[in-house]
Amino acid sequence: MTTILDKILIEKEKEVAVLKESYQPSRDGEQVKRPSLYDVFMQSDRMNIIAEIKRASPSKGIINADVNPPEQAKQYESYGAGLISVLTDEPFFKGTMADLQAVHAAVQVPLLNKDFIIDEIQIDRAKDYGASVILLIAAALPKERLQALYTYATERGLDVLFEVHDEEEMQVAKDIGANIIGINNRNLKTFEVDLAITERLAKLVDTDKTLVISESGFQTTDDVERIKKSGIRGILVGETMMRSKNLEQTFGELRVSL
Ligand SMILES: O=C(O)c1ccccc1NCC(=O)[C@H](O)[C@H](O)COP(=O)(O)O
Repeated sequence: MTTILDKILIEKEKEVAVLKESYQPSRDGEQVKRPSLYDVFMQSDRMNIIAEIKRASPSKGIINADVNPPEQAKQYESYGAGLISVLTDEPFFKGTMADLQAVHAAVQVPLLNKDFIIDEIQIDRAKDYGASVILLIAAALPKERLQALYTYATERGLDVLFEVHDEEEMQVAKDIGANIIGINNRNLKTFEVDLAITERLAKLVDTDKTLVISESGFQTTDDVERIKKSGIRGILVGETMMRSKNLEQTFGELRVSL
């Protein structure tokens, strides 16, 4: 069966081929010193929120077509987001790299370039456009490529959010030495979201040493209180942020004490 991830990855291969012809990564080599995401999130006494800019998704279609990314990001920053995730995939999520650039110009908070990274050139571009964190999805690539991209990113001063969906992928994350692991509660084949995935997989990690983030499906304080018991120190929230009519209240409900 062809999954949505398979379809996305086919598009990414085309995108990377074009990028290699047209994009010249910046060679200034300047490394911006930022506080380490790991240190900040591990030391916080409140649930760390990764607030996402997400116009649309394969599972929900259009979520918020009218969003103004820099304005949305300013609100996220003012209500205490620890990291802002900018979805830059165009065909499936209606994001753009220009969104990331505009958000970078608008806020000081660290930025995650949320995309489907399969090649070093996307890492160079993420850095050039202002990201300090990139996403690697275990299900997207063989272990050797994941290791190579992980090393490439960390050597360039970027943090890596290493995303897993099951036990086998969690083992890959550990073998690679990922210190920030995202457990995605969304099944990419059925789109079903189940917080029990975080509860199951978090048991396989020493959460005192590894920063574990739970991704997808957060709506209420009860959701956060539930997964906090698994040693989770951060949550990635897209749709709930994008549909919120009162972001101050939404942040207040999700930023529970740890
Ligand atoms: O959101 C989707 O439909 C989706 C489909 C296929 C691959 C990835 C997908 N989402 C990416 C994400 O990981 C979420 O945007 C993120 O975790 C936030 O989820 P939510 O709070 O449920 O919007």
